Amino acid sequence: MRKIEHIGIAVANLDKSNELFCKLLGKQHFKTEIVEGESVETSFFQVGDAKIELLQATNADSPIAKYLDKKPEGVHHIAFDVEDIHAEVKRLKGEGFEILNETPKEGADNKLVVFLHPKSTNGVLVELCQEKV
Ligand SMILES: CC[C@@H](C(=O)O)C(=O)SCCNC(=O)CCNC(=O)[C@H](O)C(C)(C)COP(=O)(O)OP(=O)(O)OC[C@H]1O[C@@H](n2cnc3c(N)ncnc32)[C@H](O)[C@@H]1OP(=O)(O)O
Ligand SMILES: [Co+2]
Repeated sequence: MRKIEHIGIAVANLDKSNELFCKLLGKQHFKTEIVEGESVETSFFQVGDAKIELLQATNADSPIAKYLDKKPEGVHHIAFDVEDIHAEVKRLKGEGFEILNETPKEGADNKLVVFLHPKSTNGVLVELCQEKV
């Protein structure tokens, strides 16, 4: 894993959280994007080499809606940038981590993504991201 690509934050109201993070970070978000496959609308802020990804559910089946049914708004996942997502999945599987989707799926911001179950990673939902070529 090469660096933290982004920190995902589950929010109830993207507009309000955009305003809040704009004030906090002293800059505007650089993009918003709906990812249909995950039923989320995202907003990205660049912070140095990494990003903050705000996530609002677009429907009740979204993982973000389910998360916010049980927990307050806050850090939802940490995403790591990887060079070869297939090799990394194989390595992590061999190390005993529980892979939630072995076939990478379409993420936001031109990425392929794979998730690891938080039960196997000290309670932290981990996302692997590979830039699409
Ligand atoms: C925008 C696209 C992409 C990107 O490009 O960046 C994204 O970031 S999409 C982000 C949203 N998508 C996902 O989160 C996909 C992966 N997540 C899942 O598959 C599920 O959410 C889950 C992690 C498997 C949990 O689903 P489920 O088992 O149905 O939920 P439960 O509520 O029953 O939880 C079981 C267990 O896990 C704990 N949990 C759930 N979510 C998290 C979390 N984000 N961080 C830490 N722990 C989490 C939950 O508390 C339960 O624990 P116990 O209560 O102790 O059993
Ligand atoms: Co993410």
